[in-house]
Amino acid sequence: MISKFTLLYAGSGQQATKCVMDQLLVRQLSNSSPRAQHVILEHFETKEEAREDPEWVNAKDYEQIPGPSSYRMLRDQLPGGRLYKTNMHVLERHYRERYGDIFRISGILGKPDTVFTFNPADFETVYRNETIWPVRVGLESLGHYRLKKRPDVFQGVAGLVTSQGRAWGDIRNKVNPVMMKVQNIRQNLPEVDNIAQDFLDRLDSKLDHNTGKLTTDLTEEIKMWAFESVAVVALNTRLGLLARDKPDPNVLKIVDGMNAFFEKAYTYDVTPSFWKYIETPGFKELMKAYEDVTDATTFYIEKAMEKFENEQNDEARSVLEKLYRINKNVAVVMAIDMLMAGLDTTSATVISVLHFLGQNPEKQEELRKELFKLLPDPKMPLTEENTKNMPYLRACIKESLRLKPIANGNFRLSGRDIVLSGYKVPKGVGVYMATMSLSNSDEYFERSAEFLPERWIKAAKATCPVSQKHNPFVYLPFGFGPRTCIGKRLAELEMETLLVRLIRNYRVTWVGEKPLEYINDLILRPTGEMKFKFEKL
Ligand code: HEM
Repeated sequence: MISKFTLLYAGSGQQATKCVMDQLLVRQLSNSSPRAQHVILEHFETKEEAREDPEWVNAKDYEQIPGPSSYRMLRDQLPGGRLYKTNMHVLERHYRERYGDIFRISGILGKPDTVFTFNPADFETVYRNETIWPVRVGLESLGHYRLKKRPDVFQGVAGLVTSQGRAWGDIRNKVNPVMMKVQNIRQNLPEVDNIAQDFLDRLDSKLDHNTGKLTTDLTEEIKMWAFESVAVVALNTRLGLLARDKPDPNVLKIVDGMNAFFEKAYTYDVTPSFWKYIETPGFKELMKAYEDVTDATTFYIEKAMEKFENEQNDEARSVLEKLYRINKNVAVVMAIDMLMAGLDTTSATVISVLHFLGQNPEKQEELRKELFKLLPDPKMPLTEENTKNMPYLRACIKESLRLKPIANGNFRLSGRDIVLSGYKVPKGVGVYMATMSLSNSDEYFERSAEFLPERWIKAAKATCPVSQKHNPFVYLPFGFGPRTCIGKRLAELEMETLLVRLIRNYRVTWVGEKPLEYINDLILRPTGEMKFKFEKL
């Protein structure tokens, strides 16, 4: 076993590291009786009685769930293996073809066993059995950075994404009333709309009007829009990024840091890794990416705090200000998380929607009809009233998130002993619910490869070419339950506003011979050349 593993690292030039890794691996594998290794119970405070009901008693044993051995999995995923540096979607597909719709990957190197399921009935079982503090293990490297490397900044608060158990519940309880209340978020519509209009002015100035092609990089431009928009809500500050000729160096630092983070965090938080035992150069680069993002975001946060401390408003306006009055440490970490989470998620989705509309001109015309009714004069402001009724726009965003969600699936530790696809799955085992494979399958969505926004519109029943019924657990782009995306309302507000302005004012065409390419690491996001043509109406 040692020699085979050693072979995987041959030529890596990291002999000392390799020996330590070999020893660790051997220790892990020789210790790995499934019962001893597979669960993580430290995040759960409650203990349930052992189940003795017929469903549990008659279920097949956990150990009977098929799947690769720890050794095979490592051999597949470490350098030289067939799944080395692939993404989660390829990995899922590979093992699904080999083992079927439920399989188990053994937990090693401090990770829990993970049961992969492609059965929506299982998704429902997992979510319905969450405790009040659902556990989505992930981004442990971020928690490590915040708690171990920078306690001076984070003061023991690791943030929503990476905290678990009571610590997560404490933050979420403080943040929910601020972020999940529709009114709190929608009150930002006038500013978010101003930003969308500024984006359009900028687009206009960067377009070659003869060819309709943008003279700058659309991805970068959209990221500036996303950052400006999220900052106005998170910090109540206009950063002026869209008025600059050259991007703000701090934002570039965040964008670069986020790119490095997506790439490296996939390696260190998703695939098997030794970082808990030894910090490799790659892991140090990940820590550096966190450091850059933290430095650059705290620069804005400190400025914003200074401003509202000087202004002493009677009523707190921004999310940061509202949270600051509740708890300063939570405010800081949440503002950083919003700036981090609000950049690539919304920009990836907006580009995907534009791509689908650019490939489907008749759908774009249908949307434009709706937008002309809403804004007969393109200069009219967007208001609470005129944005209430935009079913086709909302359906376009939903359909795009069905085809290209930002996450391949969702993850939980099972909150109780549960039965999945006929197998016992003990409390504390990781469960990965592979939603994207299902939302892109004809089994769950008729004509699944087509962009058909009508499938989401009740009123289109008579004319809709496909059934509008679907299993709600197959399509969950923002997750589910108490741990659902906290930025959903903000993301929707931003994306809808920009798309109203863009499609009301421009005809967008995808002129690439091939469809848009995607990179799939920690999230799924567009990459490569943005071959759009924008014609002003
Ligand atoms: C198109 C845009 C977005 C999509 C599709 C999306 C999707 C998701 C998903 C799938 C989750 C996991 C939910 C679960 O486990 O049930 C999540 C969590 C999260 N999202 Fe988003 N997101 C988006 C935008 C945003 C934005 C703009 C923000 C920040 C303002 C944000 C902040 C977060 C945070 C902090 C979490 C962790 C919540 C927790 O663990 O309590 N997201 N998001």
